[in-house]
Amino acid sequence: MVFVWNKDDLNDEQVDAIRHPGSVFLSACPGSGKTRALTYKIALELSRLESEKQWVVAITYTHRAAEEIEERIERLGVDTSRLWIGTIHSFCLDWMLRPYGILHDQLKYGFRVVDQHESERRLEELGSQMRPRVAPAICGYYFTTNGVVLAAPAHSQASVHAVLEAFWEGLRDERRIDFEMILLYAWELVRDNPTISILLSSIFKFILVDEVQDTKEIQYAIVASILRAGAGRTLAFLVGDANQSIFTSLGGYAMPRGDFQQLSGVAMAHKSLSINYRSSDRIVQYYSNYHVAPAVVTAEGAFKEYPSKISFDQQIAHQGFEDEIVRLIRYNIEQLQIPPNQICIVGPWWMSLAALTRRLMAAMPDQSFDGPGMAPFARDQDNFWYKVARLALTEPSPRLFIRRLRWAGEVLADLHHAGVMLPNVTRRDILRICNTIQIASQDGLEFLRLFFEEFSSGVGFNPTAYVMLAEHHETFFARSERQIERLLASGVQGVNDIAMFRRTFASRTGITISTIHGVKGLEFDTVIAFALLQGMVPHFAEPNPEESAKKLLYVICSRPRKNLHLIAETGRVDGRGDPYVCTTVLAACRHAYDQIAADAGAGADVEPADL
Ligand SMILES: Nc1ncnc2c1ncn2[C@@H]1O[C@H](COP(=O)(O)OP(=O)(O)OP(=O)(O)O)[C@@H](O)[C@H]1O
Repeated sequence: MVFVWNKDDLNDEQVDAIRHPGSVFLSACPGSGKTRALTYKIALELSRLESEKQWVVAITYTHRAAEEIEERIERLGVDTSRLWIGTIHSFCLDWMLRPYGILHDQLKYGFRVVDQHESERRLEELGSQMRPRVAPAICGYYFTTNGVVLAAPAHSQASVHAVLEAFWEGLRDERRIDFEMILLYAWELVRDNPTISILLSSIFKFILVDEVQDTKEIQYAIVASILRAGAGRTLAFLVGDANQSIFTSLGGYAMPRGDFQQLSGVAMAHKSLSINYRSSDRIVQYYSNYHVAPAVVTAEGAFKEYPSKISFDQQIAHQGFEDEIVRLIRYNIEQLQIPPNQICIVGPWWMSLAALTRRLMAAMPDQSFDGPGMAPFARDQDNFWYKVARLALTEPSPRLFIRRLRWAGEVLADLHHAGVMLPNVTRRDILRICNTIQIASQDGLEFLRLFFEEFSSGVGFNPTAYVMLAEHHETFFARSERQIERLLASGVQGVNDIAMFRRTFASRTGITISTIHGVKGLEFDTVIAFALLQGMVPHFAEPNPEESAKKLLYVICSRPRKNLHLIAETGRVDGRGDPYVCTTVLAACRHAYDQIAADAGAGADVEPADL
């Protein structure tokens, strides 16, 4: 039965985009319901599948987005058994490297994927042998269909290249691949074996790509290869916003529609979503200052008329600027009645955010904070035991059922890839086993250790007998112990407690602290952004600083529904001792900012920052 939605679920623009019978290139402004449009499109196409052999494939930027979209579709009452949804890396592994790896010289004897931490460890080791030392932070790279691109500044390209050559060789010798190699080998497989794309196009009815503005050239090429082979049999639905393309340093960019048509041989209708349901008109007007690609945005949501406060402070000194953040938080909670879990603090660098989180926790003991690095265990999305930990640390409940079932599926798939033969075990069996395990320990790591033992014996495998499982076990606990030590050293209370472990998976309860890249796709009532300084926003290594700064500001400023506070603190100095100044495009933006009275939310004392 073809999926039908309630009349009020979608607006005319959304209906027009998803009803279009062919391929669609959908440009969507922030808060315009692109996730909703994508979700309904997937539901519609799943309900239209005519054969058991056909699939709808949806590629998302994060695992989290995949989970959310799948859950929404299930809630719409549509069967998702013919839906494959996940990241491009998972897509390449599931549909190319695992089934066809035998056709590739580097993969044919088997391979294992190393996670980001393992890559960093190897790069650290190799870089420290160089003179001068090469830090892993400058060893970023990605492949294109024409070769490799290094993120390093020009003067260190040669030494970074030398480190990377040794890194790749080490991986090849051990038959391991990192995330970028997944994409490269997937591309090489489809380039050298046209039958792969032909086969995939015969079973994929639709390929949908979310956040297409962050797609890399090699990823476009992989998707286009399947579409081209299908010659119209496989249709595409690409959704994105060129103004929010903030992963350019990793190679992401919004390919123009015409170029993608040419690459894939598929005619794409251009559609757009211009109604913003999220923010007040004031907020929409403000962030429109930072367009880089033309876009029409109109506020039409519940908060359209909200009298937003938009402030900008470029006087406050870096020493003690946390006082100002505390004051703004209090002002929002006490005077504007904003719930704490609807406040987000955004800054450019992960490292400084972890320190800020700890300071704010000390300054506002009455509030809770969800900041980066606060989980007391290793959150390696690709670690097998992390996946089991998700099941161990969440309760069976109807609300979480679909999500936990998906996690159980991932655990089962990993067991299969590790070589554990479990022909009769289903996802539900995995859940049942997890749900019956009772561990009394209140110590988080001990709880997990015991849980993993019971889990292995419940499922019926010996984890030490499989290299991948044994390695993942070791890294999971080694990294978790380091993480706990770090948190304890910085004075965070209750780190070992199982409750702290469980909190990591509970829904958002406190004030969020995030990087700019981490808030992509999220929405809050109030956003407070700091360190809006040239060299940080945009990053000093950006080749196109003005455009990059605009896109970062566009993403930050389009997150709030109601209020926005921007801070460009003075007195921060860069590595050479030169002072940072306010981000140029922000300083140049003429706007009648609100003054937040000095006595509003009068702050508690906070020690000066050591950021
Ligand atoms: N047709 C609609 N009518 C009313 N509300 C809608 C409609 N479509 C979406 N929304 C609401 O608008 C808000 C933004 O939707 P969504 O998160 O899908 O936006 P988005 O386009 O993905 O945003 P961004 O690109 O900024 O991340 C959500 O709260 C969603 O429920």
